[in-house]
Amino acid sequence: MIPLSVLLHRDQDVLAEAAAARLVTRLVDAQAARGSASVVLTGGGVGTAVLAALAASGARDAVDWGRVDVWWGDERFLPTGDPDRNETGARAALLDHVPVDPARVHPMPAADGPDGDDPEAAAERYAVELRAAARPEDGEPVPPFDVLMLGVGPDAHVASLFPETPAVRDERPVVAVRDAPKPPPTRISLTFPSLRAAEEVWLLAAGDSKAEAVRLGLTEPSPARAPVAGARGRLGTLFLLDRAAAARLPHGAQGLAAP
Ligand SMILES: O=C1O[C@H](COP(=O)(O)O)[C@@H](O)[C@H](O)[C@H]1O
Repeated sequence: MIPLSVLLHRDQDVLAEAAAARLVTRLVDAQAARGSASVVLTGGGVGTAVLAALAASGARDAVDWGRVDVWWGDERFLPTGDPDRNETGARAALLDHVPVDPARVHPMPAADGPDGDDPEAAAERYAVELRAAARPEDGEPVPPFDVLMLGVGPDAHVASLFPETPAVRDERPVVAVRDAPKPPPTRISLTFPSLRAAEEVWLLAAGDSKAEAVRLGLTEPSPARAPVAGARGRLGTLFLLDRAAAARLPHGAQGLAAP
């Protein structure tokens, strides 16, 4: 059975610092084992707070940032530099402050990119980029990401996979999302098969508005109804929560209470 763990933290700040420390360890271990590491970033409040905590931590220098491949789980399809793009937030919080190799940073295309205002073509372009980085021996269209982080929406969405939308049933690695219920309406997202190619999936949630989504993530049998329930890693899945987001944990969910 593939391990699933639920870890509780006092509040969002502690959660962000703990996740940042965990990410350093995971990246360093991957680099020691294989020479390089890969991480998939998320947008949203907690995901960006984790990156900011990492940038503020002295431990960040334990990572050889020039040997980290950086990907995104989803993107708001807006022009480059738009403050609502997940890429913009990640660069401001972390990537502008560590010596990443620009060639190993893989933002999803922007609405002013090579495909213009065509999210389907942009999604296909990202799929091609992922395939080029995949390992032929895996037979997967995406690389085996070491860590894939996902924020969790109050409606139980992850990445830009919103409940009962076509993207939750799409088997292509990357899709364009139109008419998203959360603005902006046009997005690009990895799909479930790509999320599940990751070795570890970390679901990040803080605040009482996320408590019901977290409960669904642990109990809902249909990922189409609650996409958070369909995001699972090949080697393990972590729910990294603050106390408020954990307020409706189902009976028996494992939790390690942090001070
Ligand atoms: O729109 C998005 O929302 C989710 C969750 O964001 P949060 O602010 O409620 O934590 C995020 O994970 C996703 O990447 C993003 O595009």
